[in-house]
Amino acid sequence: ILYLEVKNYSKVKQLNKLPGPPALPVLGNAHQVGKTPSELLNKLFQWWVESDHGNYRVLIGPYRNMVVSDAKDLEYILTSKSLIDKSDIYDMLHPWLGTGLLTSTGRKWHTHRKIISPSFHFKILQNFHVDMNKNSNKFIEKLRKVSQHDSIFDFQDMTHYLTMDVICDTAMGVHINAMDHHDHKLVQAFKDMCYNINMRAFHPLKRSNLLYRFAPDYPKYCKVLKTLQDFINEVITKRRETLKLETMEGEENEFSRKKQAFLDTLLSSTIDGKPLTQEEIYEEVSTFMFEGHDTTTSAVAFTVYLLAMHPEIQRKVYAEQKQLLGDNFKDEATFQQIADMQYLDMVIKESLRLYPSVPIVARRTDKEYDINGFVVPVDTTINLFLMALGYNEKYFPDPYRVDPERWCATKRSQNPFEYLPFSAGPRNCIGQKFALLEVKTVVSKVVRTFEILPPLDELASTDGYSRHFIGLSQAEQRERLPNPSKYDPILSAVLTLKAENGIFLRLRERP
Ligand code: HEM
Repeated sequence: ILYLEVKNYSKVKQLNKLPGPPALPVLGNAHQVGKTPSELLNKLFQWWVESDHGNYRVLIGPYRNMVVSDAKDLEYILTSKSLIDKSDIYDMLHPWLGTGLLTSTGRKWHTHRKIISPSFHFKILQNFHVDMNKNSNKFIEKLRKVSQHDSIFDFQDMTHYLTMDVICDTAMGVHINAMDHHDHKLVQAFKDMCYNINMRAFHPLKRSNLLYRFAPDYPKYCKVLKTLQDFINEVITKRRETLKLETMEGEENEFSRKKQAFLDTLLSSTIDGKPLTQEEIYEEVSTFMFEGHDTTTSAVAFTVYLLAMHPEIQRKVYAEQKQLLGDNFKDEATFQQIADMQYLDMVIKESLRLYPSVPIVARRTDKEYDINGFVVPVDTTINLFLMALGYNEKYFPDPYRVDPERWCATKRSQNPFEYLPFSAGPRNCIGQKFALLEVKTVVSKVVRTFEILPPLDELASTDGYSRHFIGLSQAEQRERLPNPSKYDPILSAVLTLKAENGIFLRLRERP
């Protein structure tokens, strides 16, 4: 025991060479991280400010953490071929997602990444685009209803049902119709599971799968987990049977599709000549269901929020739509037209700079690493603070100014590791093209149909600045935003960035 204590002491001593908040014995900084995901995010930014916008260390009980926000160090970590193990925080996802692409490592991750990559070939994306368009049209109908009489409503909540429908259609080839049935058991189970994981992530006891068994909410969690597992397993089994029937008899039923869903790619894939097992397919489908809807909800909702707050930017997005679609303004935009929406691209980039759907990702050191001269001990969690990049004056001058033009190709020649909403290197986001296609398809349709307004007229920006001054000291935040509104989205984050209190807007139908 003494040996272990001494070993641990030397690792902590090494990490303590970094700046970081003063830590208590045993607890470390666990008592300072806050009780909600928004408090946690604020704390991470506060420590970042106190560390002079550089890397720092945090000790959470026995867990040693390094928080990295320096672009050079991020480049080292993300391009490393060996530093690819996910941190223990992802273990919480194991009962639900098993070891799918997001959570696996080593040979399994390698082989699966290879067989899954072709699922995002542009021909397949074109097929997925049909589902995206269909669901966007329905979304517009839903928005028409809730926005009547200038009503203020939670756009983020509405978006969640849309992205769930898109991911079920494309990943499994099954339409659950979440937009009509908010109380569908799968919809509720999804929401409950995402909430559960966010809340557990920074609870020192509930974070461990073993100790969580003794928590009062464990039975409810098991029920939710079973709902998700049963549903997805049933879809896989039925789809497998249908595929067999189709090949034998050319028959079709409700589970058969002319279009290829992600699940179909998996069913027809082999590794070393053998098909994937039911469990492997379950893990990958579940991973896509999770990664593919919570992230896009955040991206769509924050982009539309930016347009509501910045009418001048919205006007330019609208003008581009008019110019590209001309006489077919009310129709669905084609795959090519979506690709041509360059100003909208810049707006989405700016939105992901300020509101990245995945604000932080984490790795675990399997051995000692020398990262640009700083030695990181084995078994340390490295938190890659992607969101901090967007607020760093060194990388983005005047960072609180919302300015899509900063993404203009002629103005910009930047180190790619200064902007990482989709991460980078071998473990970057495999769904990036899918995500951007979906966000553009939805936002384009919303902006063509409605004028997007803030919940109260006076909240619209007149000076081009954001209302989020996260990354400044508390005093500076109060000075920059002396009159906060109850409608200002409270940013919260563990796995994905959300507005804890919703994103409230109004929509007015365009003539
Ligand atoms: C705006 C939307 C999205 C953003 C900002 C985003 C961002 C990210 C980031 C930062 C990672 C790295 C995570 C890590 O290292 O822990 C990641 C990984 C991943 N993403 Fe996305 N994502 C988005 C949408 C999607 C979609 C739509 C899908 C699937 C359809 C998807 C599937 C995945 C998968 C499977 C991984 C794990 C890849 C691996 O480890 O090999 N993502 N994403």
